[in-house]
Amino acid sequence: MQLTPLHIQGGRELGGEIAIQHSKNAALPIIVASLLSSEPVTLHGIPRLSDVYTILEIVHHIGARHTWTGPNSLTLHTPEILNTETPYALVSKMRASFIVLGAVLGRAKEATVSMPGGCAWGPRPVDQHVKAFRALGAEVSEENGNFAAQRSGSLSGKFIFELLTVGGTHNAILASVLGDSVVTLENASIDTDVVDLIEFLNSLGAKIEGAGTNTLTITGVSALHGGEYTVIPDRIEAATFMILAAATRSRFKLTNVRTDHLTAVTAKLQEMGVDILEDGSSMIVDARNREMKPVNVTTQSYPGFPTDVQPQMSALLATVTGTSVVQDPVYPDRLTHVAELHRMGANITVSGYTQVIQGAPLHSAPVKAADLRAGAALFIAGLTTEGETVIDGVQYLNRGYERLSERLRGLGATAFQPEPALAAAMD
Ligand SMILES: CC(=O)N[C@H]1[C@@H](OP(=O)(O)OP(=O)(O)OC[C@H]2O[C@@H](n3ccc(=O)[nH]c3=O)[C@H](O)[C@@H]2O)O[C@H](CO)[C@@H](O)[C@@H]1O
Ligand SMILES: C=C(OP(=O)(O)O)C(=O)O
Repeated sequence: MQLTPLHIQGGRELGGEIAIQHSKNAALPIIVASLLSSEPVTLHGIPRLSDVYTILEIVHHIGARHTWTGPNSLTLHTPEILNTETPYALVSKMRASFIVLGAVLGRAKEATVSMPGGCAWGPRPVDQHVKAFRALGAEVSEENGNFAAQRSGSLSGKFIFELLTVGGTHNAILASVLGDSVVTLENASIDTDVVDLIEFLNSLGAKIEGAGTNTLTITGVSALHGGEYTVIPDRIEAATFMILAAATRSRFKLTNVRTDHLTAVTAKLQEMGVDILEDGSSMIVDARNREMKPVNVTTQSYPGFPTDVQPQMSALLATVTGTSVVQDPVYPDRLTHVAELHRMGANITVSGYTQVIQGAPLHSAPVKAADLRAGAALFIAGLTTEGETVIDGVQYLNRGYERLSERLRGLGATAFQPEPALAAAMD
């Protein structure tokens, strides 16, 4: 969908309070996981994002029917699986849709899904997903850009992930929940989104032990019942607004946060000299009248510094006097923000996955987001400059930030974009 650009004007202190949305990356797998139950499931804390509408289209194709029961609440019901194949036209919109493979394999014993799309900054392999299915007893074939999986009995046995993968862990869990055997996943992800998926599934009667540790034990159950669940707050959105407060040398109060999910970002901002006061579910980020220090940042799997916050942090560091080094070994090509920040006067030199950043004040420029968090880096950079920054590629921002321009205005920013009216268009 082509959308009108976001116009922002900054260069002044912002302030106030912002309620952080619930987690996109936790909500998507939980919506997919609802396919495993034939009974109604009510979910709260579902952000109204284009990714959510995309996943709802996908689960609808598979057989789920949904009703919005509140601004961020919906009921999903999948009495039966109508389609075990998810076509390219749907999957190519979003990478998270690949976990449909595990959920449909789990419920219907067979599934075919196109290779995933999503934020396209470079290769995003799914070899670990496929290896896990095969090791646990499923047959998986790859043909014409599709993966087809089937199982005759329950998945069983042990798989040791070769690296920590959030999506791979999601997929293996979803495929293993229904059955009469035991599956053990080792070197599994301990990401907050994996823990939330497990807590959701267990609330419907699944038997998954070890959430938040690297070893998960899944004892198959014959069916899941219905239920009601609230998705966790979005730690990536919270981190984005913490960084915005720092970049604009402002003081924000963030509500609806899990401060325990933000320790790596909090520690890095404190190292830079930002004051952060937290009480568990809210935090005050105060960067007024502060001389900020440059820092070095390396991304890691949770609980390390998130790759989904790397572009935003790079934008902040581009405004901080001195030399900072940012490295993203998790996604070495996640650098689409760099050329756009150059247009705003940033001094960033790239070598492999390393950015060497010499901080200096930025200026406004027309720029274009090529992916979601690069877009976030650009609105942060734009709000540090006095002139008008016009950001194209707003469809990427709509993937991850609910009612962005309205919420930026709530913090005192000049931000204007004809609202995409997503909710009205998609309900
Ligand atoms: C919708 C969603 O929740 N997306 C998040 C999820 O993506 P996603 O689940 O796709 O990311 P993974 O955790 O799987 O990827 C982590 C690393 O493992 C590698 N890898 C992954 C799978 C595989 O089969 N083989 C392999 O080599 C990847 O290239 C990457 O280097 O976690 C990423 C890492 O925190 C985040 O950036 C994404 O925002
Ligand atoms: C990159 C992201 O999402 P996806 O994995 O769906 O591309 C993200 O949320 O930052």
